[in-house]
Amino acid sequence: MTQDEMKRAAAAEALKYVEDNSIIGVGTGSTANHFIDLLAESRIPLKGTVASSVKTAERLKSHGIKVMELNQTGPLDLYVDGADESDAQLNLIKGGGGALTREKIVAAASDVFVCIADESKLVEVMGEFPLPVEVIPMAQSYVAREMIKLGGTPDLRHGYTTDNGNIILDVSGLKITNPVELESKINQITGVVTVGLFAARPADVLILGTPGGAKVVKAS
Ligand SMILES: O=C(CO)[C@H](O)[C@H](O)COP(=O)(O)O
Repeated sequence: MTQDEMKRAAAAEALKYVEDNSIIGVGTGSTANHFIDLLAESRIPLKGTVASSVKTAERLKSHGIKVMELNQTGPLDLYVDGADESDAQLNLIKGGGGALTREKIVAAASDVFVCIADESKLVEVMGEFPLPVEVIPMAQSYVAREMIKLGGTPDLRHGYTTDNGNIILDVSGLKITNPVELESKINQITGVVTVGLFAARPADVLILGTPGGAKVVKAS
């Protein structure tokens, strides 16, 4: 099975969590795209969806799936999204696709967060994948210096602007042994909009695509 087939297998398994007439949040990235396509094929009746990015909203609409504003919906029943890394407690690094801020908002507003990924995303200690941090543009240099103080090496994501008009610093070299503490520390840096660590609100369920099919992982 290719990595892409494993992503699709995880996305297919996530359909089991979608209830008729619910409102669901939908994430961003290649695994979330598989989920959108399979959701459309499934014809599960929905009240609507909330998208975590402009790209996702466009893909949902291209399938004729209703997209709503989060301010119109109240709490969401379910959020389905991919990740760049997960540890065994289902803390995540997200934001490889740049949508971390809206992803974190939609995850926070959802009753259940199902993360879908291929098996390579499950790691012992997070940090091999550079940690995305969305930053207000004028704070770029200041936040970069603060990241160096935390032991990281920040790199500007060149030529990229988020859906919110901000920049992203990808911070490599961090060994994330205490994700809750690091998330809180980075959140407190002035100029940081969002850090792509999802530890205060980790996933509830992780579905991993493996060569043998989809495997459901609960936090250990
Ligand atoms: O956080 C994300 C986007 O901001 C994605 O979920 C993450 O980058 C994983 O992407 P993919 O499913 O393409 O591997």
